[in-house]
Amino acid sequence: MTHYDLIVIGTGSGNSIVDDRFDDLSVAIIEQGLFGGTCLNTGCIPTKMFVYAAEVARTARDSSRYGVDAHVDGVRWPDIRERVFGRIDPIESDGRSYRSERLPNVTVYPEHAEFTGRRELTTAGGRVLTADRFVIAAGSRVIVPDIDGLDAAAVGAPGSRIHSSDTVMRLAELPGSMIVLGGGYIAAEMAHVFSALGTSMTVVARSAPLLRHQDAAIAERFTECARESWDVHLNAQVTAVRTGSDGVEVDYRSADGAVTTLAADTLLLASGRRPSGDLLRADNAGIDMHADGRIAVDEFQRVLSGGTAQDDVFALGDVCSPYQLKHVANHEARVVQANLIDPDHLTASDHRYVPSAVFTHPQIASVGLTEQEAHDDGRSYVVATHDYGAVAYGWALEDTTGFVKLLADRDSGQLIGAHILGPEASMIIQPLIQAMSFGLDAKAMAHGQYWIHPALPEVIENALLKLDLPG
Ligand SMILES: Cc1cc2nc3c(=O)[nH]c(=O)nc-3n(C[C@H](O)[C@H](O)[C@H](O)COP(=O)(O)OP(=O)(O)OC[C@H]3O[C@@H](n4cnc5c(N)ncnc54)[C@H](O)[C@@H]3O)c2cc1C
Ligand SMILES: NC(=O)c1ccc[n+]([C@@H]2O[C@H](COP(=O)([O-])OP(=O)(O)OC[C@H]3O[C@@H](n4cnc5c(N)ncnc54)[C@H](O)[C@@H]3O)[C@@H](O)[C@H]2O)c1
Repeated sequence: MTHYDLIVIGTGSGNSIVDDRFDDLSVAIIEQGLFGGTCLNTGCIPTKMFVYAAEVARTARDSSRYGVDAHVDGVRWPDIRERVFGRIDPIESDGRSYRSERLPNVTVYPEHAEFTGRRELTTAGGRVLTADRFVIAAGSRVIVPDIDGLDAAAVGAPGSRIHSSDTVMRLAELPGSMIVLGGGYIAAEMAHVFSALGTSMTVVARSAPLLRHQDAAIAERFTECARESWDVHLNAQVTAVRTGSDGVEVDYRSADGAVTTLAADTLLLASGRRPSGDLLRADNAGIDMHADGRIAVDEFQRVLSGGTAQDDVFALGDVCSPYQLKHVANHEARVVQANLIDPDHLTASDHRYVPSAVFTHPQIASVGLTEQEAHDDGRSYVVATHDYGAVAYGWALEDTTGFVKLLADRDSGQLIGAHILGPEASMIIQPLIQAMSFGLDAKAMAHGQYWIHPALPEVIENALLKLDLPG
């Protein structure tokens, strides 16, 4: 048995905890997979590097409406792939060697670990580790849905026709055709990437519309746009998957009971991610779990045991958070770090205004309540929308689908929700996040500053001005 002052499980956001302020502590870092976790290796960063290449191809294909007749001569998938992983893979290996070789107080265990007692871990190699304090940053993993013919072991295996986001970006060749199963973030982003690069795209989703957790107006507009580029099948219950040497077949049942069969070269599973506290056997440590598999924590990121916060075990990121987002995991990691350093003055996580963006086409960004949520909460609110096509920069873009939708509290004038579909949505939403976070009301935001003319944020200025607020 080896004892440490601190054990960190997981090197995604968990990797940022230990800095020189921990030099006096003996630390173990345990990582069963790639160093740097999901965001760096299989998530945010590679996907967005692929999205950028997709945008370039799409812009070239769409250029004639600006009077520029460009065309895509070819897409060099291996070069696109190497651009991405040629940058990422060295960061993974440098991070691993820095932690493993250059920090005398840190020991890296490159293996799976499980709790085998309240404050005891056992690694896959049989080493028993104990510690004064633990940080659980074990993330989440791909859900393989329970479908007839779908073998979880075959997903992402060499030569397999069936992939998840863990492996699809490393395919040897660009598939000629692809079926994406799911209607959420990963489905929307990956369908955009592959279709823009030339793959014939079919999307099969269990519900309707696509991105149904967005504000309904955004989800419906996005679904209309998606139908123009992809073969979209909604309210489709996938019942069977078959693979052969030349491709994959998917059967789905519609609401009326009719069964349809789709065929493609490749199937991408994008039906959600499950927190990994179960495989860590958090139950053996007496840690409370939510019904959806998340580890239960308080506002200071301390895990709960029998409903009581534990001072010596913290959790952060996908393993416990209601938001599977990297900026949230990073925020929670900073909170955990502060609470490890100064346990007498605990810092709380701030989950008031968590924004998100879907890097699909058109791009989507949102923060705060959807109109359905505001309605269901019984809020008294005003709502306004403004089209990209109604501001000068929208004319420059020839945009016909983009819009901004804002919700504000009728009495206080504070913004309570912001939803954007259109080019650069993830960038132009930032002043709205700032206004909400710092309590700037909608009228003051609209009138109390210059808005650069004729820049795209004028679409936000106009939506703010349309909010029917008193005063
Ligand atoms: C395709 C994709 C695209 C995404 N794009 C975005 C985006 O654009 N923006 C955004 O905000 N978020 C995005 N996300 C979500 C984001 O990647 C995650 O929310 C974030 O990476 C979670 O960080 P984490 O530190 O909680 O977990 P992770 O980064 O997953 O780290 C957990 C680590 O723990 C290790 N581990 C788990 N269990 C054990 C164990 N028992 N023993 C040892 N090691 C263990 C794992 O191997 C892993 O490396 C994306 C996710 C995916 C899949
Ligand atoms: N840009 C970003 O911030 C970004 C990008 C990618 C992923 N992520 C994060 O990663 C998480 C996982 O992404 P995701 O797209 O896998 O999950 P998701 O929760 O966004 O979407 C899952 C989709 O799969 C469908 N589904 C679930 N089970 C199904 C089944 N058996 N058959 C058919 N459809 C089924 C759901 O209805 C839903 O449409 C996201 O929730 C998000 O938090 C974020």
